[in-house]
Amino acid sequence: MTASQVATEFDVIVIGSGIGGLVTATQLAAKGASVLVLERYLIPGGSSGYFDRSGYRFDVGASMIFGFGDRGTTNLLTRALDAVNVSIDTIPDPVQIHYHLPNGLDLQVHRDYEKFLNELIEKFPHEAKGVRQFYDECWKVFNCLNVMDLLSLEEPRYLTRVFFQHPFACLGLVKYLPQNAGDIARRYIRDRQLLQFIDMECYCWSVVPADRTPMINAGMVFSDRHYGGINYPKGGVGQIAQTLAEGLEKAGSQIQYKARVTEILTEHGKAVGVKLASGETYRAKRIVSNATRWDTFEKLLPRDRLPNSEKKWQQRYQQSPSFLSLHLGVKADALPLGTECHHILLEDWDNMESEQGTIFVSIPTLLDPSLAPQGHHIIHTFTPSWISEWQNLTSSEYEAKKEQAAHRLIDRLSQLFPNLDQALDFQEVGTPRTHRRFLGRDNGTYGPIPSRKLLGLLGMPFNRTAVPNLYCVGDSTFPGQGLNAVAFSGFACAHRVAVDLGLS
Ligand SMILES: NC(=O)c1ccc[n+]([C@@H]2O[C@H](COP(=O)([O-])OP(=O)(O)OC[C@H]3O[C@@H](n4cnc5c(N)ncnc54)[C@H](O)[C@@H]3O)[C@@H](O)[C@H]2O)c1
Ligand SMILES: CC(C)=CCC/C(C)=C/C=C/C(C)=C/C=C/C(C)=C/C=C/C=C(C)/C=C/C=C(C)/C=C/C=C(\C)CCC=C(C)C
Repeated sequence: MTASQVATEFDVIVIGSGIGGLVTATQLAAKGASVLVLERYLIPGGSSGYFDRSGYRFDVGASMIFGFGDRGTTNLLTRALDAVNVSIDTIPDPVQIHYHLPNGLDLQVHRDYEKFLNELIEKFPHEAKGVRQFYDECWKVFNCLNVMDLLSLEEPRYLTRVFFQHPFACLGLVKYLPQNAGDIARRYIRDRQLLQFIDMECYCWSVVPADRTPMINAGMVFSDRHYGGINYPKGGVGQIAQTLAEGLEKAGSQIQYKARVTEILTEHGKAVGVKLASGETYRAKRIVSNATRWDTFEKLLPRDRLPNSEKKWQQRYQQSPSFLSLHLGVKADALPLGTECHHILLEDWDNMESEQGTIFVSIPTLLDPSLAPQGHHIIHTFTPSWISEWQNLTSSEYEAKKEQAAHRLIDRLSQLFPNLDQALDFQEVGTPRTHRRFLGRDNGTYGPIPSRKLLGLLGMPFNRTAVPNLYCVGDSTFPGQGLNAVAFSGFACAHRVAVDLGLS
């Protein structure tokens, strides 16, 4: 769709087509709103996009997908697709993560809960009771969430309805909202190495240790992996956004690519439209930003008018590091027999949170071989890295630094894949600068993390903002990072906007 074919007044404009933006847009389109999604890049998806190189289809970021189950209410990706009458085939992953941790701590998180607990208890027999108590308490959170409709907590009539339908589940959630997983773990567990393992169980998706990871989010992650399971979309993660975008158009709304919003237009302090890099402007009754809160309030609105609520949020939350990503195409014999899809590798506990400390590995071709040429696999490996490491370099220094970093990663990975360096067929390195450039995320950040220990999720803002008619969606809104989490933020945002527009 070209700009000239687009009507210029909409019910809702969504800036950005990450999963948060697309879920908001499709939910609103399904309720009859006219929605325009504006995406700066060539395809939808943001962090859950893809790129093709030399016969390989690489996922940009997200690869371990929660929320694709077929029962309960927490399967928000399945539900988002359903709402616009589209669906995706998925491939179940029998193991969520194979951990390779210091002091030879090697274990797998099986899809089967008891199998996982037994493997963990075998390593820490003296903590058998505590292990079970901690993970069982995570199920309590999940079971509360998984019975109720998940919509906007900023909508009093919904809260009243859900409270009368599920009073005990609501009270359970109210109890857990201000808590962090580390406090609950320490209530049951004493062993230092086991607590370090639980820190890693949190760090590998929340990018902070357990005492700064909200218990609600830990409950979702540590239970859904055994309930709905981890399921990989056939054809790659990019299929989720592509299919949602198709559903959006089928429902009568529109998405425009290469459409970078440079300004949110306001009149009398209210958001009324957007201006694109091309100079075009569009108006709408409501504007939703899927850009991060830092980008929304410091780049798309005048930085010197940062609302007080955003200043406070910026004190409570800071930017997490970005990632250094190494996308490899390898000959199939690089992988020992029985290799699992996702791995975490760390050699020294002191380095868990360090620059390029923990290594994440994803090999999606073990689940969907169609993503690589026959006889080959994809190894996508990434490790946290700050943008400051990659600035103020000449282009030859930058290229050399990327080459060295790739070499170091391959060297460390040879602990898992001894023949890796002889099996390489393709290699591409992405740095925090790459993430900033292609995803439009300030400093390439993975998302917000608490700048100090906070009360669980209580400090995380919902979708409405201090600017009337402007909403935020995505990982800098409640409940934070994760595709299923941003899908929730999309459901909640669309619900609040629909009520404000008189649509539901
Ligand atoms: N499961 C995993 O393995 C994994 C890995 C990495 C990331 N993730 C998750 O992916 C989630 C990201 O989802 P999200 O929806 O919050 O955001 P996103 O960053 O994925 O999407 C934002 C979109 O907005 C677009 N955009 C930004 N500024 C724009 C502008 N000015 N004009 C037009 N378009 C603009 C970007 O191009 C992008 O497509 C994160 O929560 C993260 O946790 C998951
Ligand atoms: C009424 C009354 C009284 C009350 C009320 C209360 C209530 C109702 C409440 C409610 C609440 C809610 C709804 C909540 C919700 C929540 C949610 C949904 C959450 C979610 C979450 C999710 C998550 C967090 C997820 C995540 C994930 C992730 C991040 C992932 C990642 C991954 C990666 C990075 C990868 C890794 C690895 C390798 C490769 C190895």
